[in-house]
Amino acid sequence: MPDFDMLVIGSGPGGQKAAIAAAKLGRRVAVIDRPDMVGGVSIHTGTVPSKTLREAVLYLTGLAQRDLYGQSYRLKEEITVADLTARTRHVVGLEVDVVRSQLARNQITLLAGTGRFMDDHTVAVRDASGQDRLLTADHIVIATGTRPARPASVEFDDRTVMDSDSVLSMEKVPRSMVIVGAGVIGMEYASMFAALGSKITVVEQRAGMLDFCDVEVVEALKYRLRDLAVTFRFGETVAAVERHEQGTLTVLESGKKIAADAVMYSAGRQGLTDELDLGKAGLSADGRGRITVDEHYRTEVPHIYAVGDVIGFPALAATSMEQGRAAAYHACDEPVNPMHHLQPIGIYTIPEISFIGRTEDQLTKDRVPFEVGVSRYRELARGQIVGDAHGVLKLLVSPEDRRLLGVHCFGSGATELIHIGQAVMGCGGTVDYLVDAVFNYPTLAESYKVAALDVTNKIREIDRMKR
Ligand SMILES: Cc1cc2nc3c(=O)[nH]c(=O)nc-3n(C[C@H](O)[C@H](O)[C@H](O)COP(=O)(O)OP(=O)(O)OC[C@H]3O[C@@H](n4cnc5c(N)ncnc54)[C@H](O)[C@@H]3O)c2cc1C
Ligand SMILES: NC(=O)c1ccc[n+]([C@@H]2O[C@H](COP(=O)([O-])OP(=O)(O)OC[C@H]3O[C@@H](n4cnc5c(N)ncnc54)[C@H](O)[C@@H]3O)[C@@H](O)[C@H]2O)c1
Repeated sequence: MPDFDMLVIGSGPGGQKAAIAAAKLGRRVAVIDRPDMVGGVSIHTGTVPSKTLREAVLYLTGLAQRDLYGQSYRLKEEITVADLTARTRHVVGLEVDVVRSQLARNQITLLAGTGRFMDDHTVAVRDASGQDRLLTADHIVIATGTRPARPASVEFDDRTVMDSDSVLSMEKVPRSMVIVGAGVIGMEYASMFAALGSKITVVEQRAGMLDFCDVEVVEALKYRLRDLAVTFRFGETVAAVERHEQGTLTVLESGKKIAADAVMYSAGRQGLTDELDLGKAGLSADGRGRITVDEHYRTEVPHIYAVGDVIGFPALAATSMEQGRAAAYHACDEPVNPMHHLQPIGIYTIPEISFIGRTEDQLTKDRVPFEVGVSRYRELARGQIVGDAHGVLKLLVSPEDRRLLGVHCFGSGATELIHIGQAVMGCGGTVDYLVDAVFNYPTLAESYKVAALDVTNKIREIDRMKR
């Protein structure tokens, strides 16, 4: 008899939910992780600390209140790293406790150490003293996540040349900073440091950024960030980063040089598979350390599953959790629906971005006709009350069957508001539901009704022409 029915390697969102799902079905489950990493990248260096830092930045800088109290409004004049990290440490500590307690009350064994395969049913767990313990299981779930990719040519000192892990333990808020890579991580940190008053330069090798988002929303974000003294260098690649006594010098392939107190790399991530001895289980990873799976999250070895960032796109805490649950149900022969095709995207820039469904560009490319309805926060009572004059909600609606094709939101509460659109779309509702519904007043949610009226007015005008 094997030691466990299921062994999970990695305690991030994917691993946690796989373990709990299997335990709820009465299976004997163990989760392996390093003692200082319980909760995964998500809790220690990714989602949770970065979103907590964002809240601390917004609160202490008073940025979100400046439309109401004036452009010089600040809660605290000199914001130190200690001010910022106090809140992060507090929240991370609480979240680790929640994970530990959830695992314990579901009778899941938490094993401290690093796991690696000995064969396709056996994992060796090496503890801090270097001792190995061999464990066997019917099913194994790999949920080992990723680490920041570090180009070999760049010397990281984690003080002036950092990645998104080491930026969390920086000694002081830099006066100036170069951010390499305008992906989601890069733009979230660019927003936070710009809000703190750092002079930011973003270097991105592609011609633009966040190209999966609505074009108008990305334009609006760029405008807002430029207003906070962010410089964008698109179509530029970093050739070298030099460390000097006075700071850093980033040299671009075009020959430009950028002097700054610090540099942060956010140029992609690498799957954490190199320590797993995958070959011993009959598995392999690609050049970026990712493992290939089928629609049930099964690897090439059918009783070994892989979930979360280690399988690549979309690499979100939100999707990783769902993949973990689905993998465990499949392994335990429990019926499970395939993941819903509608998945929200939330980007915690300042202001935040969120969307569901398709963009205008995608619909145009797919030759799907659509009409647009817009609501601006400055015309909502709640928008005025919270001091957000720039927020906007946009509905993309089919003039043929009046169903929602996409919802795009930019501004306060966007990542929460989007779920109203998700529910309507997921349940196959039409824009008429939003026209007829009564919303609490004054709320930002009312923007759905305003945008729905706007789009139906436009559709009516077109229909009238046809008569
Ligand atoms: C800065 C940043 C911000 C982010 N913000 C968001 C956000 O706002 N929203 C969102 O949805 N997603 C966000 N993400 C992505 C999110 O954090 C990841 O998608 C999520 O953490 C992936 O979960 P996972 O289950 O793959 O495991 P991870 O959270 O990556 O954790 C993997 C765990 O496996 C452990 N492990 C690795 N190898 C071994 C081994 N050999 N033995 C034992 N244990 C091992 C590691 O120690 C780690 O604890 C962000 C990521 C970053 C970096
Ligand atoms: N809110 C969220 O949901 C959230 C937040 C943060 C991170 N994440 C996830 O974390 C993952 C990693 O994010 P990321 O931003 O690090 O990676 P990414 O791959 O999305 O972006 C990296 C960017 O860096 C650019 N780049 C790479 N090398 C460069 C160079 N030498 N010079 C200039 N530009 C260069 C790339 O062109 C790319 O645009 C993503 O999957 C993301 O979805 C999600």
